[in-house]
Amino acid sequence: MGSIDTSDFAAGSHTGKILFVDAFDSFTNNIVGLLEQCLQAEVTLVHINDDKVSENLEETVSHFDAVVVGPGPGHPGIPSDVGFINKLWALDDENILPILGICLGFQSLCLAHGAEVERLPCARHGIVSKLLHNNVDIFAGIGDGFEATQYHSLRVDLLGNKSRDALSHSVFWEPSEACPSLYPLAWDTTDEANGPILMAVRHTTKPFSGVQFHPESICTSEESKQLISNWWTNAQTWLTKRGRARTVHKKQIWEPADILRTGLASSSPDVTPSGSLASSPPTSHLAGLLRSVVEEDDVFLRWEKKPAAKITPTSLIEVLGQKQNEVVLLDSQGHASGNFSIIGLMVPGKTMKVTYKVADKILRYGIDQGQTCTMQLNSIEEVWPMLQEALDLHDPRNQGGSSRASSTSSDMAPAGLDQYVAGHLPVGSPFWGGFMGYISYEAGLETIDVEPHASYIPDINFAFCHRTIVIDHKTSQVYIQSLLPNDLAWILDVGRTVDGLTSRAELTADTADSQKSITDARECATLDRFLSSAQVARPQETSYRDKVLRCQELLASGDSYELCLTDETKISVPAAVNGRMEMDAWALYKRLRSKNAAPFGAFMRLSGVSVVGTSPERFLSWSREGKCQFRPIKGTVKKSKEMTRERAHAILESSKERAENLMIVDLIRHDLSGVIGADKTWVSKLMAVEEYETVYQLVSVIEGQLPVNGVEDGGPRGIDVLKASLPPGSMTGAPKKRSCEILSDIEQRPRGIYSGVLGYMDVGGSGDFSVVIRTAVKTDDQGVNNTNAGINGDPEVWRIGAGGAVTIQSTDESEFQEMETKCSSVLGAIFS
Ligand SMILES: C=C(O[C@@H]1C=C(C(=O)O)C=C[C@H]1O)C(=O)O
Ligand SMILES: NC(=O)CC[C@H](N)C(=O)O
Repeated sequence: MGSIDTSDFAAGSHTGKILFVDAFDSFTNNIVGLLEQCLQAEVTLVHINDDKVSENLEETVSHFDAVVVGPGPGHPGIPSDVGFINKLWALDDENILPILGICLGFQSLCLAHGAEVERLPCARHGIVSKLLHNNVDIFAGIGDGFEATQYHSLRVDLLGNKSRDALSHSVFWEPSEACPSLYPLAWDTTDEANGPILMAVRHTTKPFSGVQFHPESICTSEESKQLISNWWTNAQTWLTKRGRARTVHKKQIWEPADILRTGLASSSPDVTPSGSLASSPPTSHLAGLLRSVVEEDDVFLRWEKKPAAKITPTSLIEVLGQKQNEVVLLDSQGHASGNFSIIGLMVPGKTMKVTYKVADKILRYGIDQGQTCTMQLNSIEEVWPMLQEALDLHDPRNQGGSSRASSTSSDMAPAGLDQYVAGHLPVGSPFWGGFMGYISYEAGLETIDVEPHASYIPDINFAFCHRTIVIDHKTSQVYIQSLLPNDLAWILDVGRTVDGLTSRAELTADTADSQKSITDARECATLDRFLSSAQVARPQETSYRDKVLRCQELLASGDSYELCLTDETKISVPAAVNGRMEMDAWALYKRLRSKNAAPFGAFMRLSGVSVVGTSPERFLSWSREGKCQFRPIKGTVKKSKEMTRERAHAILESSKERAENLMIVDLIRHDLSGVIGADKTWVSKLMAVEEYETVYQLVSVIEGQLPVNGVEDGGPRGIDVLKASLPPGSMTGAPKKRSCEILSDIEQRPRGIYSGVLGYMDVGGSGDFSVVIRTAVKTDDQGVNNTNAGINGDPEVWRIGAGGAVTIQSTDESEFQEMETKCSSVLGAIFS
């Protein structure tokens, strides 16, 4: 048995230990952060289905001072939705301890003490309202203006009379006959349709309290910190009075299934921190093979910076003769808010391509045309450390081997141009080389343990690009960069090409330009010939609207707070027109970017997949200094003559649109703070209206700071944030896991690259990924009925996913229109 912890609360020397019971919610880490910040408590997280904890509940809680039972999807009366929570309310006198229930936890507390839990006439998801409270207990000292965010479909009825009309519920402050042990502490009386809704209770004799609202939400008043402190003070008073102290075991007999901060826990990969990599052998074959391409002890970045007014990344790819090759282009498409465009080029015999498929868990990698290595993995979790290690091994700042001068001797710069030599790195360039490509939606599903629909595409598809070109549109500079030895000739060559393009852009009546427009016109005509006989299969209105209603039924039952429903449009293009075997993906891309410019445009042709995209949405970026940024978009209004900017603002500032956005902001705060901690996570922009080519959108910005010495300390890195945040919250809804399960059931198809993320991970430690939306995708292997498209006379198929967040306030008609608007932003541009 354990010994007794003799530390004294009153003396203030005690670090409280709190057990957090998570019902698979997507706001959990925000609550944990709030507890840690307000109480300086140590919080341990367990899931509701943890058998070990459930079977040893008394023993488990004896190690803690208090328990917090969190929110979650479902109904407190359904055993699988609450797991062992019910057992907590039944703890006997000897084992009882203070417990705070939040939302589902609150409902469960009330249900266990005689209340009814029923559906609200109108569910409240992401709704912020002023509460009525009588200033006592956990509300002591809290002002009248206290506002709280609600995410619930169900409500507690303390009168216990199901036949009572919802509108006749009344506000009262004494226990009811049906629930004599529950004191009501707060109500929401702002909603006419629902009538008064109970918002908080305290048990009359046991140390149990609960709140229906979410104290941790970004839109709940700051005073919720006071509420948490009040609860803790009450808990401490109770513990002291009882003389209860937690048991201290040398070794606990149970292990929590999931330690808090999964990112931190799992970010101790087998990878040596980059600081010492230069001298230690690679741990993965992938990283070792890739590193062997650079036949030097140290990796150097050779680079040149040139003025490059007016050149576009597409014209650069064309003059470099790369438009029909495998290539990755991250293109800010001249959009006002796009700063950089990045080109990643393939080098025969040097470029490594890496793919992973969720269906078979096989990792494939190889150097260009060379032999492909295959590796059977147990899970996608094994991929990330290999990628990170490969990046670290190419960090040009890690100089552990021979001296710089000797290793560059074969590649010395012309006199006066010392930027070719490694010592000076181009800090203004966000990408020095590394992995470029995408991670599919299904890959994201694997990370959260949701069964995906079988898909035929590579779910991870990256190339390690040694040769890269970065255009800084704000300063009109271009960086030409290579991580390969002896590559100066290539840099100089591209430099001359850039000079040529720049001067050509300045001479309007240049013959080469008119030659170019003739080529463009020809390309366009061929594209139109393909497209004129293409067949477009769009989602059927009745079936889509029916799916919206199915989503809303699950929102009303409490299984989700928001569901991002999507569907797919297929364009089947006949094989072979005028002797051409395939529609020209490059020409298609150029048309799309010119008609629907967006800051996260992308063209990618890699490992049998073609992507042409105009995404407006950043998923996640992280800088070399460790600053992370998410930019979720939620809330969309179509532009039209009638839709003035003022009207669009008014719509986007409505409670429906704000609720949609708020849920995703809270969800992303949870994703990010789960890795780096809530104290390092903040919201820098909350619901701003941004204007795009065909739509207005509501955008928020969530930021955070990775530990500065993360690499040395084995702390979390950008890739840890990335993998912990998949699939993107703006494409799932909340809570993420249950919502993805529901969507998979309703959508009945893999989403593929759509709803995934696309971008780069840099050898210097930065990264930037967009959400793959407003994008058309084609794969060479299109599934059983569609292999070798375009070759055996089968049509080639381009897919465009589109959808939108369904909330309880949505209408099926307007959701269908929203999906159509988004799809048309791509389709309309292609067929223009
Ligand atoms: C689902 C799509 O977009 C997502 C949904 C949005 C919304 O519901 O308003 C906005 C941007 C994206 O996060 C899409 O473009 O297909
Ligand atoms: N946020 C929550 O915990 C929600 C609880 C419950 N599923 C409801 O919808 O009412």
